[in-house]
Amino acid sequence: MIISAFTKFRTSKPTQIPGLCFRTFNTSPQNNFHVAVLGASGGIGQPLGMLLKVNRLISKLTLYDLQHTMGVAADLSHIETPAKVKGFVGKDKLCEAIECANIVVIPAGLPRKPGMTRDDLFNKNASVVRDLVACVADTAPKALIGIITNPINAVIPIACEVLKKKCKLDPRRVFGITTLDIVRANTFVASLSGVSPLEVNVPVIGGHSPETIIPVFSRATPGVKVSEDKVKTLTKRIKEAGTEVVKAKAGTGSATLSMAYAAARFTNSLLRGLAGEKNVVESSYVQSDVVCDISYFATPLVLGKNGIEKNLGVGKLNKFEEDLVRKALPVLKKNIATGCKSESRYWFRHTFNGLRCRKIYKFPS
Ligand SMILES: NC(=O)c1ccc[n+]([C@@H]2O[C@H](COP(=O)([O-])OP(=O)(O)OC[C@H]3O[C@@H](n4cnc5c(N)ncnc54)[C@H](O)[C@@H]3O)[C@@H](O)[C@H]2O)c1
Ligand SMILES: O=C(O)C[C@H](O)C(=O)O
Repeated sequence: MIISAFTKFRTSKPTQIPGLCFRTFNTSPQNNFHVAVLGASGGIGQPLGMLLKVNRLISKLTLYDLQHTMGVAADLSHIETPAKVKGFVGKDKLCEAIECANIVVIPAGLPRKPGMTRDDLFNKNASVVRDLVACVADTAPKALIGIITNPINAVIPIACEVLKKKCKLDPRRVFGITTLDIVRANTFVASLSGVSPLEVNVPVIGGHSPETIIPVFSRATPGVKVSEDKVKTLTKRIKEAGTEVVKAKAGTGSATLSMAYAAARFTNSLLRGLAGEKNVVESSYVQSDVVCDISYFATPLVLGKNGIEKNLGVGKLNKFEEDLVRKALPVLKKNIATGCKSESRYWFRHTFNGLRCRKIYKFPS
């Protein structure tokens, strides 16, 4: 299945994902980039590791997890591509795995089960992202950080707050990976309109939850000719596509394979930007001021040597899309506040606990 997908990339649209090539398809030059995957033994981590191993822009691939990473690394290391693979298991190996990485991709954390929302994952996953990003700040402060862990809308603000407190925040370098929403939008529109999915591009903006995922069909290329009703049905399906997979997997997890594909596509775009390629555009949920009164939003971005080179903004929307944005904003604001507040509370508790070790001054009575 994977071979035929790659063959398609190569034959139909060779420039779309130039880094993704098997040995015999090798046309792109080797580059010496180091990518670290944190949460590499999981449902997303393993197929993502494989897709990165066959990426010719990567010379070093480090895989970190709390469990099973050595086996995953040994397995991947037998693939006949140049990237050198190394596994790291356990918290004391985290910094070593990240050291000098150009890109850190984070799929670590719990996935949903049927009946849960992404927000229900916040309590478990917030601390995972906080601890991993804190280590990135200390060991690879110039790395581009791509976060997959849910809930994306709230954990990206946590990541930025952690970096800010360590005086290492460069908002051009922190990304919430929302590519799967675009991949789904392209696939669903293509199957409806009969156009090849390789040719379709539907911008998706906002965030990553049913209320905040906003497909922008009015700017899809090639021009999408579907009725207003169909646009409504498609929009609903894209917003709820994650739940569609969670239900189908019946308690065994959420999207892993399509997500690994989406993260590999996103990482490849980051790599192409780092390699100096011009006009690399990919959407992501980032710290942003393109929408009034909201500090994080997903929009198309031009990527370059330092991450975001230019935020292309929301662009022109039709009435239906404007309404979707209007409805998304309060939800997004709440999610962002949850992330920022939790980080401040954590920081305060941490500092306060430190202070408690010292003698507390009491006013003389
Ligand atoms: N952004 C998106 O579009 C998108 C899509 C799909 C899934 N997700 C999210 O991705 C996350 C991972 O999903 P999955 O299906 O791979 O889950 P999984 O349970 O299969 O894998 C998670 C992995 O993370 C590891 N892990 C947990 N805590 C860790 C820590 N502190 N340090 C290092 N590794 C740690 C686990 O050991 C496990 O191997 C979930 O939060 C899920 O909701 C996001
Ligand atoms: O839906 C989920 O929980 C995983 C992911 O966010 C998705 O969109 O598939």
